[in-house]
Amino acid sequence: MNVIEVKNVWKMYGKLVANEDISMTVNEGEIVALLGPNGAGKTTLVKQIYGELSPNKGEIKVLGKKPTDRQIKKLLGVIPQECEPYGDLTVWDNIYYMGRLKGVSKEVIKNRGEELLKRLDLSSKRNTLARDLSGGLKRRVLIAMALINDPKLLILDEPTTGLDPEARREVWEILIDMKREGRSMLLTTHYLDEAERLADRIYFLSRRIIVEGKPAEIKEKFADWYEVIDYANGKVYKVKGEEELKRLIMNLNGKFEVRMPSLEEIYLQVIRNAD
Ligand SMILES: Nc1ncnc2c1ncn2[C@@H]1O[C@H](COP(=O)(O)OP(=O)(O)OP(=O)(O)O)[C@@H](O)[C@H]1O
Repeated sequence: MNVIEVKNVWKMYGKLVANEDISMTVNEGEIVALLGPNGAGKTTLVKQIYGELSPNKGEIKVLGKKPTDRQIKKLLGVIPQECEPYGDLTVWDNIYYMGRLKGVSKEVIKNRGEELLKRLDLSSKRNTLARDLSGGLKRRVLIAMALINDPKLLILDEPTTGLDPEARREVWEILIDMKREGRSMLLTTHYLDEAERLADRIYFLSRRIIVEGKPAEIKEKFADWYEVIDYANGKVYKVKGEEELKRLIMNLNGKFEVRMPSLEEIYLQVIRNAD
């Protein structure tokens, strides 16, 4: 089943086309990443998916309903871009009030909130004001707030931007855990390693969808060149196709290394060609 279905969506700001004829899906239990340069339209698209904006044309279904359906809000966990917990509230109060806003009963919040504090390693910070937390801890509080209604679907707009490498990895581990529990996720990111680590499928977006697929499929489809580092003379060769590669290697004496393009290099190549 598709938990998100976007069909031929167009979104304009005046004359500027931010989303051009976008069709995409997130299947149950999947993590899908939207990757694109600044201004590619990622935030615009996710805002329409969680009902903060409406498309000019096209249709969006979330868990089978329109994103603006009041019931949907209660079933979603959303972390918008550059969002922070309320600085003047404690960690616990942030989680508690978000639960109340989503219509979760006090009893359930108490139990689930305690569980989330433990799980996200926030128990010792429960009475700390959110403004006194580090960036990584603030992000964990946002995750707890997004999970307080036990959502089937999480929408995360750049969940690790601004975090240090260790905090990023901690967030990844939490998200992988969420997936193991069967939750579906749509995330936007600038980080290729994040998409590769987390996503079952990726959409490259640059106003429109440029490429879609599993990370390994995308690599296989677009990785039509090799880099050969010849350690004997320090030269680096770039060759296209296996035949050319074989020919080059036959002529090398001594140690060499063959490297295929990374997802990042493929992304840059594909996005550049799309402009
Ligand atoms: N409220 C708005 N009014 C007018 N133009 C907007 C508005 N919001 C976004 N835009 C424009 O729409 C385009 C897409 O912006 P959007 O924020 O969706 O891109 P993005 O891929 O999320 O970018 P980033 O990676 O920098 O967050 C950009 O050209 C942006 O300037």
